[in-house]
Amino acid sequence: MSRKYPIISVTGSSGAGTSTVKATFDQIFRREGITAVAIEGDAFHRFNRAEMRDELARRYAEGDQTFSHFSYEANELGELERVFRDYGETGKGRTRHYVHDAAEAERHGVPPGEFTAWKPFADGSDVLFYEGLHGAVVNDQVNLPALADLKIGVVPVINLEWIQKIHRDRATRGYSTEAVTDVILRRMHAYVHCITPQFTETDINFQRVPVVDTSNPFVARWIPTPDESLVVIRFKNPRGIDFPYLTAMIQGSWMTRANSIVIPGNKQDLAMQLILTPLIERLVSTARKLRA
Ligand SMILES: Nc1ncnc2c1ncn2[C@@H]1O[C@H](COP(=O)(O)OP(=O)(O)OP(=O)(O)O)[C@@H](O)[C@H]1O
Ligand SMILES: O=C(CO)[C@H](O)[C@H](O)COP(=O)(O)O
Repeated sequence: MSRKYPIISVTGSSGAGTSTVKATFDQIFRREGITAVAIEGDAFHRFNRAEMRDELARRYAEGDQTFSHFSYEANELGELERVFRDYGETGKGRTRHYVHDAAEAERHGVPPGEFTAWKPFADGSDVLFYEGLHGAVVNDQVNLPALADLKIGVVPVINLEWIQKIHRDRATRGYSTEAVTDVILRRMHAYVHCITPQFTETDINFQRVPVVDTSNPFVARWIPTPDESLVVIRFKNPRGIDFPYLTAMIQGSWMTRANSIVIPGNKQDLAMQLILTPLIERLVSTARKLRA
């Protein structure tokens, strides 16, 4: 937790939509004149693609069928914690990119499945923005939520998450449905043990729920659209959240619990802007005063 150099952490499983949500944050940062440095969770994978394949084979041969990119040990979470801590104390830090596909390879000049070199953050930022798989991990080695000032969970219900992952990995990463299905199965153990516990640590969760039939996500021909879904928004601590204002501004929304509202799927961007802008604005203006 840092007041001088705040950190925003957006956590979601693979395909949950954290990259999509980043666009909403970028819009808020631009409109509010906030300079952010961004890190992607995949930059903190421990292995490149070839090394990961070897590590998986090695562990399989030893009878470990639970290892995957979701596992703590497949990621440099100690390094991520160090970056969070350094940034919180000094406004400095470093990151790199894990290159997934040909388009990213072209942009970064590194082949798919490899990392770029580490690079320091640009000086003079207001906020560090993390988006990835492990932004709210608490285990016996790291405590990331303790270092982040605003923690967001992006968690579609699981059928929808799978549909989003299958479609994205097929469309932009060149995988077959069968290959993605294998990955989903292989990651299930760590999904339960490493991914889901984070969503009790997050301050606000956005859970997209389709209102069309997704009973067999492996044959869905398209991703349910925003008009075909609702979003449940849950606040860990609802104190200070102006629910009457939110339900008045977001047409078609209603409260389902004392700390939860439901909105039409096509209002997610608006809801995020209404909810997050004052929180971000407060973090940044306090930080700027402390740094002055
Ligand atoms: N609210 C939404 N409505 C419709 N489609 C969405 C929504 N959010 C995400 N998607 C779609 O789901 C797919 C996965 O989204 P995205 O790439 O943002 O996931 P991610 O969490 O960043 O995944 P990864 O961490 O594996 O990169 C994309 O095809 C995206 O367009
Ligand atoms: O999105 C992911 C995790 O967030 C990817 O599955 C992970 O980064 C491995 O990528 P690849 O299968 O392209 O080597």
